[in-house]
Amino acid sequence: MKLIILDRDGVINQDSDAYIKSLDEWIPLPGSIDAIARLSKAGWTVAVATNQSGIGRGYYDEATLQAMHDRLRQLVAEQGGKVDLIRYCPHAPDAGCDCRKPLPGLFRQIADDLGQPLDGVPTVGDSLRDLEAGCAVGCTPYLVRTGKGANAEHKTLPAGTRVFDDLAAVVDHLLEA
Ligand SMILES: O=P(O)(O)OC[C@@H](O)[C@H]1O[C@@H](OP(=O)(O)O)[C@@H](O)[C@@H](O)[C@@H]1O
Ligand SMILES: [Mg+2]
Ligand SMILES: [Zn+2]
Repeated sequence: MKLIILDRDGVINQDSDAYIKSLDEWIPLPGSIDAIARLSKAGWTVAVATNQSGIGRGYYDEATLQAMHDRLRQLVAEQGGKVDLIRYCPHAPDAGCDCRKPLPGLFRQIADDLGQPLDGVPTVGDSLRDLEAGCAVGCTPYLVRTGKGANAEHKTLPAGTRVFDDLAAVVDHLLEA
């Protein structure tokens, strides 16, 4: 199975330090929807692993989050692709859960859901914690410069991290191989 695991905010859609609190604030980044559709049409299984502490903090609710994910799925479907799986951590940092990145709980959920080990599976994030979570379960890390990625690029990244301008550039790379 060709599988990829994507971070959401700052990779698929614009991010904000004030959180993405409504459907109106959920704005796809240029080229991201097309990139997901291109992967999907090339036979890749596309999963999303996202921290959504704004729920635990009371900034928005699960129904609002679902509306954002319905919009994502709709836009990708309009391009002939599919988002196969979305797993999110709704917890606030002090909840002590095992699914808030950089912990790998979301990735383990995806592996269990798909019955697929994650060794070598590419994961794309804009924050160090995204990459740390994926690397903890054997993923191959890709950092994008969108969202918080331009800042993260100057941190100490997991060994082997490849850096690209955006998701579209990562997908160009993966599909040329
Ligand atoms: O990048 P992903 O994982 O898809 O989602 C990140 C968001 O849930 C939010 O995560 C928050 O981090 P804290 O949860 O407050 O540490 C902040 O970084 C916000 O700016 C950001 O919108
Ligand atoms: Mg992010
Ligand atoms: Zn959690």
